[in-house]
Amino acid sequence: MTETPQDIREDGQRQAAILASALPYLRRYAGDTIVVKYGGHAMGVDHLSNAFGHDIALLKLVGVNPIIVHGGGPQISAMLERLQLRSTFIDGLRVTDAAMVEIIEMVLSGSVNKQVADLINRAGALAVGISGKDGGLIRARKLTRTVRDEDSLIERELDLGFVGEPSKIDPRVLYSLLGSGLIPVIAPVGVGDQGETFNINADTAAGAISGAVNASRLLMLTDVPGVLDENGKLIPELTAEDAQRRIEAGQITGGMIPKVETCLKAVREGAKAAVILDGRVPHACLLELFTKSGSGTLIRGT
Ligand SMILES: Nc1ncnc2c1ncn2[C@@H]1O[C@H](COP(=O)(O)OP(=O)(O)O)[C@@H](O)[C@H]1O
Ligand SMILES: CC(=O)N[C@@H](CCC(=O)OP(=O)(O)O)C(=O)O
Repeated sequence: MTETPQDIREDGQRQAAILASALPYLRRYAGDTIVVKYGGHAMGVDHLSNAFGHDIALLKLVGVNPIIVHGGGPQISAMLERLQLRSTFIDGLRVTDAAMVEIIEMVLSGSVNKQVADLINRAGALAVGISGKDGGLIRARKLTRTVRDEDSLIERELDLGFVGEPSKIDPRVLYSLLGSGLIPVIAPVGVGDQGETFNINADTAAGAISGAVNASRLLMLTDVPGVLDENGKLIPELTAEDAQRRIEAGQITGGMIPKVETCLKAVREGAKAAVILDGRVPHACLLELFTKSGSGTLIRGT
């Protein structure tokens, strides 16, 4: 069916009404810093990754300062498989030996980092890809994990190799890029006191960065609508006490535990709020920030 001039006029009026209704939200976030964690799973889906690039470019155009921290778990796994290296996970963290950390750095700060920057650049903004090593952004230390044997109750330490956690964030390089109108795109790799390279979980890196820059929002894009209750219903807002209770009750499990804990830590360390939201929904970032139907689970600072 061909469009009539009236169809075109009505369509234009609808679009203008949508733009006008976003005004209070645009005003609310103008000048704010928003950290977005963009996971490796979402990158493989073309229409979602293009929509993501457009959302970030649009945020920048309307005066928000987006900072992107990306993952790349599936991309790392694919490369390790091609090289016939097997990786194992403990509590969602990839046990990383010396040979692997070199490859992981190549994948994260090489191909994945440039792909994410390119998505945004193609949408008309200017993104610059860096890793946590650049400008001394992420100083890291070895992460340790202890497990308690169920029978003997004896605790033992697990060696995750070159898996790190941020010990210090120096955000100067971010301010410098933001000050020049650029969008930082960060690969979650950090440097240790002895110059070692550490593989850092991307959620953890995003949480630490959002705290250090006092982000007004940390948006954690994932593959579920947010934190779900025992009936699979979305929990719109979660407090620290509630989160703790649900973790202890085994209602929040697996990869959602470190995600929720990262959000709680981020708001303790300076982020104003964190949201866990569904990255499978096209334009998830715009929906969250600029519409009434803000989705996902909100975790507020006190
Ligand atoms: N209460 C919960 N609400 C939502 N997801 C949960 C919950 N408990 C466990 N999960 C699991 O956590 C997963 C998200 O964590 P993860 O797989 O690490 O995400 P990502 O790869 O996006 O970082 C969900 O796909 C789901 O399987
Ligand atoms: C220590 C650790 O597990 N690091 C992650 C880093 C990438 C990541 O976190 O990617 P996603 O966000 O796509 O899962 C890894 O090696 O897979």
